[in-house]
Amino acid sequence: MSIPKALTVAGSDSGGGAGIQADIKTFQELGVFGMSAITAITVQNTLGVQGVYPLPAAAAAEQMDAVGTDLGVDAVKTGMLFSADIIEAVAGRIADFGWRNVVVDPVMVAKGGARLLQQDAVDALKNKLLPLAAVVTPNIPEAEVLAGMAIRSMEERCEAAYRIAAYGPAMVVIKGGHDESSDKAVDLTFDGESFSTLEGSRIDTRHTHGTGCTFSAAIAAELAKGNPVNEAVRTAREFIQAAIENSLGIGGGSGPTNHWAFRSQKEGAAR
Ligand SMILES: Nc1ncnc2c1ncn2[C@@H]1O[C@H](COP(=O)(O)OP(=O)(O)OP(=O)(O)O)[C@@H](O)[C@H]1O
Ligand SMILES: Cc1ncc(CO)c(N)n1
Repeated sequence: MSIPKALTVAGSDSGGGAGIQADIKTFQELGVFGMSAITAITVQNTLGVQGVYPLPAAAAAEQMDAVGTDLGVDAVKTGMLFSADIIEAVAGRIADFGWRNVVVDPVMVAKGGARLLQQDAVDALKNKLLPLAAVVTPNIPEAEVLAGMAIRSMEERCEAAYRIAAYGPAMVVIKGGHDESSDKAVDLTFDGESFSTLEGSRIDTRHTHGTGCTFSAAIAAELAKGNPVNEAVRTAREFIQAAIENSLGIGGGSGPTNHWAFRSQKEGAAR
């Protein structure tokens, strides 16, 4: 039996709800062997980010080499990359290994406002990493930065997706978690030809820490299993909906989602 394997290239969240920790949990829940290349250590809990300790770019590149030359990588996702140097090293390795199932979550700012990407790294993200992406998953503020425009409506979201697609990713997903104007959470997808939406009911909760990390990790896990990109995004949407609906209510602030809820629901339905 061939074992699907996914690699996350991202930052560590000591609180366990976002970053590397969310990614590995998500891979495991979806039946995929998880591996990591850590780019930065964050000091973080549900109350916010108290510290950021980036690693040298070589550390990310060498971890990717170690994993890529030995275990093999069926899909890779990137999260917090912090600097232009790290982005260039990571993009270089993805290109050298020829990895195709690449999910780029263009993490810029944590929900509490702490910067997880230096301002001068945005050009490297757009020009070095996006051309290698099968899927890029900005939230609305990240899409505004990548597209260089304000997003106040679904029409503007479509225009932003069109502009982001011009950097080369095969699919753009602009997530709707930040658009509180509707009782639905609506994610927009654009594959270079057509637009589509994925919807879930909007859950009234503050426990949404790491939703973006979890969503993109679920896409990568599904791609690692060989599923087509449309299906991968649909499953990821169901995974994050279950995780938010059944959030754990731990910590004093914006708590983590429930990474095992999707599997529990499936197992319950099968019984
Ligand atoms: N309150 C909510 N109810 C239902 N779905 C939500 C809610 N908030 C976010 N989502 C979904 O979660 C996924 C992540 O979206 P979001 O816009 O929150 O990402 P993000 O801001 O990058 O997250 P983070 O920065 O915490 O990692 C999307 O599929 C979105 O629709
Ligand atoms: C390490 C890390 N990556 C990404 C995010 C965005 O949710 C976060 N809060 N922390």
